[in-house]
Parts: sequence; C-alpha cells; structure tokens
Amino acid sequence: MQLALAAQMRELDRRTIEEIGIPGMVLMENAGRGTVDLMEGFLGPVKGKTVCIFAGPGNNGGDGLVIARTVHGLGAFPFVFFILDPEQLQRDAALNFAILKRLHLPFQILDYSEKMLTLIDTVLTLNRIHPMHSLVDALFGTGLTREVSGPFLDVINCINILHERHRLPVVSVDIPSGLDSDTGAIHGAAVQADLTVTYGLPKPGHAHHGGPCVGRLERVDIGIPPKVVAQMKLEGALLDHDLGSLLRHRATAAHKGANGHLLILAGSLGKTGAALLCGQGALRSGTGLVTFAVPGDLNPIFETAIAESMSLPLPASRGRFSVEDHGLIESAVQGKDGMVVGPGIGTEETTAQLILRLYTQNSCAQVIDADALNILAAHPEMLGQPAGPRILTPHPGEMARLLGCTIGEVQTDRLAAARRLNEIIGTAGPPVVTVLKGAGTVIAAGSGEWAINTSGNPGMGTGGMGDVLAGIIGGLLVQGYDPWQAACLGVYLHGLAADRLAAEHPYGYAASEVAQLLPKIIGTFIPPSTKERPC
Ligand SMILES: NC(=O)C1=CN([C@@H]2O[C@H](COP(=O)(O)OP(=O)(O)OC[C@H]3O[C@@H](n4cnc5c(N)ncnc54)[C@H](O)[C@@H]3O)[C@@H](O)[C@H]2O)[C@H](O)CC1
Ligand SMILES: [K+]
Repeated sequence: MQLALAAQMRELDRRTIEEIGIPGMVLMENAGRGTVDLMEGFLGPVKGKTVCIFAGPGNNGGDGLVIARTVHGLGAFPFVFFILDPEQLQRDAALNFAILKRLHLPFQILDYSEKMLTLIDTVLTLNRIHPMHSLVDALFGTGLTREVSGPFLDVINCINILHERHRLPVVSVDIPSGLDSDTGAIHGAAVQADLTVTYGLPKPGHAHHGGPCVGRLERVDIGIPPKVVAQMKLEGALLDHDLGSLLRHRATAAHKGANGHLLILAGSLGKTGAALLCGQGALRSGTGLVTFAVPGDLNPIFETAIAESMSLPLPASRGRFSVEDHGLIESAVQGKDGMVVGPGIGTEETTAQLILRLYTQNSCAQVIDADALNILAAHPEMLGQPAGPRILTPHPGEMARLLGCTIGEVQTDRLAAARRLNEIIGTAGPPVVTVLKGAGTVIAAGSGEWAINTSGNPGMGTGGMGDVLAGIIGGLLVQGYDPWQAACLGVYLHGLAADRLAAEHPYGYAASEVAQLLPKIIGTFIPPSTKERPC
C-alpha cells in the first residue's frame, strides 16, 4: 500500500479538484460519509446514540461536520464542539457549517475560558441522555504544523480522559490530532484513537513508531482518480501483506548452489552467539550455503554449532578479527553471493581496519550491522567510499553515532535520518539501503524509495533480534533479491514471525525462535508448489 506525505496529499487534492474537476465538497462529502460507514462497522449502528464531534479550524473539521450531518440522517444525536469561532471556517468547511446551521444541528463554541471539567461534564451529560456511540476527533489532520496548545491541548487531553477514564470510544478523522502525519511525532499531545479513518492514502504518521495513537486504521476512497495517484510517482509504501507477492517459491529442481552462498563475518570471544543467530536467520530464510569466517581459536565452536553451515578459521585472528587475515577473507569472498559483517565482532583497532578495508575495497554486496556500523561511525570519512552494494541496519543509537546527532533527533524524523545516511554514503554510487530499526522500522533506498514496516511488536526488544534480522536480509540477498527487496522482505518477515510468537507467548520469546519460525511464515505466502511431473 502506497504512503503519501502531507504535501503529496495536498497536491493529489489540488490536481483532483483543479485539473480533473471533482469539487472539494465532493471529496469532503465522500470522506465524511465513508467515515460513518466504517464507524458503524467498527462500533455498531449510530441510530439512537449520541455522537460528539470535535471540529478544528480547517478541512479536518469540515469532515467532522459532514459526519455530524450524516449520523443525524441515520437517526443519531450529533453534538458539535467547535474550538475556534466557526464563522472563521473557510471554503468547503464553511459551506458545511452553513448547512449545519440550516439543519439546526446543535453545537457549542468552546471559548478559551472553557475548563476541561465543564466540557467533560457536558459530554457525560449527553452520554446519560442518549448513550454515546463515539467521540469524533476532527481537530487536525494533515494540516497540523506546530505544537498543539491552549484550547486545542485542553480538548485533546479531555478527549483522552473521556476515552481512558470513562471508556468512551474515539474515532479520529484522517489522523489522530496532535500526530504529525509525516513523521509520527507527537506535537504536544495526541488523541488516542480506537479507530482512525484516513482518506486517499495512508500517511507515514499512521505507521511510524508503530502508530500507538492510531488504533485500527481504515481507509476511505474519497474519489481521487487512480490516474492522478499514478502520475504522482509516490515513492513511499507500507510494508504489509502485499509484500509477500515478492517471494519466489523454489523450482523443484533447485539445488543448494542455486540458493546462494553467504559469507558471515561475525562473532568474537564471548560473542559467538551473535554470529550463530545471524547464521540461523540466513539458513532459515532459505539460503543455500552459509560459511562463517571466524577467529581461528573460536572455530571449534562453529564446527559443531550449526551442522548446516561451514566455517573458515582465520589464523591471525585470535578471539577477534584481525586485519592480517584480510587477504584470506578476500579470497574467501570469491564465489560468494553476499556478506553479513558485524554482529558481535567488537571494535578493536585491528578489527576496525579489516572492516574499513572490506567496506571500501570489496565489491561484494554487504549487510552491515552492529559493531561494523560503530566502526564506520568512528571513521565517518570512509562512509562515502562503499565499493559495492551496502545495506546498513542501524538501531536509533547506532544511527545517532553514524549521523553525529542525538537519538532524539533521529527519532523526531526517522525517514529523514535514514535518507540522510544514504546521502552521506552516496546515492549515485553502488546501491545503498538504510534500515532504521525500531517500532515502525523505516527503510530508505538511495534511489528514493522508502517504506515503513507494519509488522513487529515490543517483544522484539531482546538480545539477538538484530543479529537474526541481519542474517535474514543477507540470506535473501544471496538468493537473488536485490538490496531493496531483501531489506523490505527481511524486515517484514522478521516482524511477522515475532508477531506470531508474541500471540502465542505474550510474556516473551527469544530471537532464535524467530529464526526457527521463519520457514513457516514464508510458507504462508507461497502457494503449494505444483510438483513438476517427472518426464
Ligand atoms: N484528499 C484528502 O485527503 C482530503 C482531506 N480532507 C481533510 O482535510 C484535512 C487537511 O485540511 P487542512 O485544512 O489542510 O488542515 P487541518 O484541518 O488538518 O488543520 C487545520 C488548520 O489548523 C491550523 N493549525 C495547524 N497546526 C495548528 C496548531 N498546532 N494549533 C492551532 N492551529 C493549527 C492550520 O492553519 C491548519 O490549516 C485532511 O486531514 C482531511 O481530514 C478533505 O476534507 C477531503 C479531501
Ligand atoms: K483528526
């Protein structure tokens, strides 16, 4: 499913209205009526119930007025709270306010002196007269431009009190008010919705940071012609179930050599587990062959740990990787289809020199994770010299070190952070993809595409989860998926496996279980392969 930034949504509106000729009132009418259909589908019929609409100063408020009129037509009792003087409303919203007045639908203007308790009492009184169907948050949509304050802040807090303390259902129009539709940042306070109904296309703010305010997300087609959307060449997308169509099922005659060979440079004394989890992720993603290049003294561990893999002991590396083994690794890379570099390797100087040489001299596609990222962060001058395709998989802390900023700055606009790293590495050279992990993992390609993941859950915040992800992405890479596809599929499938485990084990699960479950998750996307008839 494509995603639209606020500015892109406004441009879609403009083209639809000015170039195609569909009036904005039609779009607003479709938005409001479509929202009521979904409200009834989610919360039951509105007939005989109260619906309180909180209307803001723009078109989001205008949508709320269409909703008020629509539920009234269905036998409900709408009550509109305006936060600012509705006589100031413009264009389509003003037209809908004029209609509301002609229909004598009840409304109240919450002047600045209004105390939250008065508003709460009013709503609870209405709830006693006709039971509340829902509170409709039509304060702000894609037009939010700054911190909410004053009466808007009071009303958002009031809606959340009515939601949390009095259990009144909340429906947000287009996006929960207070949430930035582009970045998912909360500007002061945000409505906690049970249902969010968005228009045209979903926005990044619905998915960033896992969308905790959004509740269930539904979409209304308000009549923007597909041709107008296609002409916009939107680059953003949600990673969702549609992604499964990328997965290829194996030809019956496939053999291990056909499914790629991955070289993993990971592990050091006391951190061999990270390497093994990475290998598990790769093998369970369907990789044909996995070879661990490991410090020689640690090789006995790898000889027995994963029967399906091979290991290459590095003689000069004792307990950690050494640059003296660079030549041996370069020859080991021959015949491999990709590498994963980083899990558990540490950041000793000799290891750092090795990683920097591989990054700037080796043209094989590399997934760069964990300490390899920290090594690059310590040598930012090298970032712009990738010798081949690079997929970087930082968490917010590693990203902050790579960009030389704070974690807070990374989290304020996660898409911008991922794109910034791609720019530093260079978007005109070998393909680069940045995966900024976390709730609502963001993936950005140097070529411009970007995506936000919809799978995953807080249970993933445990050791080894990133190691498994790096292995999955590396495993998909060597099976022939391009860096963008490997990153998107790896992130989505990794989160999906974790969601399945969270459902079965709410108290937690281990990273190795995510790797174990992967084949089953992949299998849900692949039709049972039709067995080729033996000739
Ligand atoms: N194609 C579509 O998606 C359609 C969307 N519709 C709805 O229109 C809104 C966007 O409307 P807009 O008037 O641009 O902005 P908002 O209503 O979101 O914001 C109102 C207004 O408020 C001012 N403002 C911004 N931030 C603050 C703040 N912190 N405090 C106070 N005031 C603030 C600013 O001037 C804004 O303009 C979209 O979300 C949909 O709900 C159409 O109805 C149908 C087509
Ligand atoms: K809203």
